[in-house]
Amino acid sequence: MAVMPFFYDIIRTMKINVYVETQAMELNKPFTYLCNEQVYVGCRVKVPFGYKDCIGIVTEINVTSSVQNLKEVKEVIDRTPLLNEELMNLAKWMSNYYVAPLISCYKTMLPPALKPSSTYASIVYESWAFKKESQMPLTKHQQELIQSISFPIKASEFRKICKSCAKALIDKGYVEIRQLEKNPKLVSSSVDSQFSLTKQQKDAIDKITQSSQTYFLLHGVTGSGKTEVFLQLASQALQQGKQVLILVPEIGLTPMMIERVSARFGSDIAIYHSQLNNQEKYSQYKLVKENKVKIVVGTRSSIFMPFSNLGYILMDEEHDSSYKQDNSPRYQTKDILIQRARVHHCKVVMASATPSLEAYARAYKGNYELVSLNQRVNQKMPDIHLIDMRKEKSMNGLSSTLIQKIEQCLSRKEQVILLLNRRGYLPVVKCSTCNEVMTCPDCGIALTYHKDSQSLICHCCGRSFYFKSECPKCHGHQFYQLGMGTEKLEEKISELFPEARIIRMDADSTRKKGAHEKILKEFETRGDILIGTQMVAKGLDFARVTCVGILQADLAMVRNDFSSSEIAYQLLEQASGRAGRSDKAGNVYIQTFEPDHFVMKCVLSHNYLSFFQQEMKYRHLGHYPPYVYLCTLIYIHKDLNKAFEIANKEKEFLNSLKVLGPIEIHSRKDGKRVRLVIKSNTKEELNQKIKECFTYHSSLKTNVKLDINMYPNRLED
Ligand SMILES: Nc1ncnc2c1ncn2[C@@H]1O[C@H](COP(=O)(O)OP(=O)(O)OP(=O)(O)O)[C@@H](O)[C@H]1O
Ligand SMILES: [Zn+2]
Repeated sequence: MAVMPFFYDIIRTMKINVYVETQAMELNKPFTYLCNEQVYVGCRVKVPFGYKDCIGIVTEINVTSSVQNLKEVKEVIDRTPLLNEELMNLAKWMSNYYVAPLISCYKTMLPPALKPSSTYASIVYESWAFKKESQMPLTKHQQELIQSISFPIKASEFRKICKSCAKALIDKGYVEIRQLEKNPKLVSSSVDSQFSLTKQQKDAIDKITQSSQTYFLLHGVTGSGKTEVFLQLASQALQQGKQVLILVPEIGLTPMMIERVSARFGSDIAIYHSQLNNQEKYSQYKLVKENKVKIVVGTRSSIFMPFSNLGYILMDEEHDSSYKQDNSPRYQTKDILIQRARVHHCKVVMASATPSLEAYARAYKGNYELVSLNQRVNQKMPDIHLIDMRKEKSMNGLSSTLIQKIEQCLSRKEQVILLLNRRGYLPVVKCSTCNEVMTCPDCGIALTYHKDSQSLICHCCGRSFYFKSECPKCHGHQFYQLGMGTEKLEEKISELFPEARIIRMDADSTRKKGAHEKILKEFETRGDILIGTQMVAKGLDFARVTCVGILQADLAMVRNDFSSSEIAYQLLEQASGRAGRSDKAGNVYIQTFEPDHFVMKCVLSHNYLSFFQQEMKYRHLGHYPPYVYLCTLIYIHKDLNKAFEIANKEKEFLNSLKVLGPIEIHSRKDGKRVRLVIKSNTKEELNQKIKECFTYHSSLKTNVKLDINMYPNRLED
């Protein structure tokens, strides 16, 4: 039941517009209701919708409507707006820009506990004991007790001290129990390292602070001390009383950045990433909303934090693909931060050793100011060695050169990182009796065998099956041992180096909360060899790592996508960058079947510019971003022909643009999938036409689902 304010009688009934959370895409429009309670734009309300009650967000108040018999709002859930004017406008902009339902944008922007359909029920409270004044007489023991406790204290702890005294103190009015929202502490303090800035770091900071530009691309080679530049800029903003947002890619990198930021700024920070539970997210969100912290370190969704006065947005590893959300609204963090920077008049610094082509192209054109750090702080760049696997003797996918280099590194008591960007044990399970390949019934792609969990897992949809080591077709028990993933590599390496302490870091070993942090700590303090997927290529800064080995380096380049070279270059250069970051020089061994590929050549010489120039030529020739704007439309239906039929119809509708396809791509649980790729020379034209196509699609009243992805970085397969 809603609590009516006591000035109820002076509030007149008004008409308000509400966006309701529903599944139906066509319902991307507001509904008008009558409301006779105090309500603001940005509050949640409970309204009757169809045969049931739904939660919605108020987008307008005091509207006029000629509709008769409007329904009444059942409950105003929030007393104050959840989203302020800036964020309400941002949601509208997103909905328009990404052609996504407005309600989905609100949902994306809010922490789970506040999402439109959730209510306060998901917020966890805890009891705290507070001290109060009272005149009631106390026993000596009670008096001593009350003086010995530092209030406020958790009620459970208070009661633990002395159960009967606790009750007496409450009864006599000296202590009051209050319910507070649980406020988990997420930041543990560590020691800050102080050093004087290098000349390049100083120049970079001066350039950024003195320039009148808003956007900066900080292109610094791996280990050039970009983080320190961030911390210095943050510190300047804090001195001016402003807030700072530090964006990091999804999870892997978060613990190291959090540690460095909290070492410098103490507890003045909020943290926001996907491994927090709903209560933790909510409490961090509130810290920002109530202006209790000045710095936020977080992954992409922290771009929606309710800041009031941003001084800097600092984006680390600008090129990372986790900055793009891969479900609707498929937003790109960079687009959003531009919107926010405009409102807050703050500067934006995007940093990377391997900038995305698109960002570097903008810097090239002068849209972003380019700031470079072309030297490492402590060392020269690591030496790269390409191992030609066509010529080299290898065992279980490991070349004899690499094995020997690992051995030498370990004997010097230094550390090794091995990158193999494929998790699981066997990537393909094929029966050696009948040649049957185990495939996902939903997606049709080969299942990966995971030995740890004795299961076959689909890396496309995540479905998993218990594996009895028996072929479902011929009941054979022999399987080919083709290829390998990180689990198998771990096994083989521990056979080769039984004395070494080996640690594995991939999506499977980091599922549990806090696992990244634990693994990285363990490696730093006790580990010899860290084996992992692309996670180990990101941001790690360990002084004793002098040898990096990259297995199956060609994996990334065989993807059938316009951006595969870019992704391959980034992965290889980033992984290489983990070697030799402190007083000892680093060496990197890359196992490849294509040592002459231009990506390999550029990594060999750490020549980003050369990579950029060559790759831009290909993009130009193939009419791909950043030369054109892309959108993909995916049509989903159980019946492939039906999906093709609608895709072809809409292709005709889009005939003023360049359209590739339709082609069938991997199916998913919800059906077969057919894709169109749309290209345009201007964003405006593309956006307009896709919106029209969306409306046209709705008018077809088909049950073929349409999934729109505006401006993707890569094509989904
Ligand atoms: N001025 C300095 N003097 C001494 N050491 C420094 C200085 N600045 C940074 N460092 C140290 O150098 C190392 C590399 O810095 P940092 O991790 O910031 O590099 P980065 O540019 O972010 O690299 P990457 O792109 O590979 O993540 C860190 O251990 C950092 O503490
Ligand atoms: Zn699947």
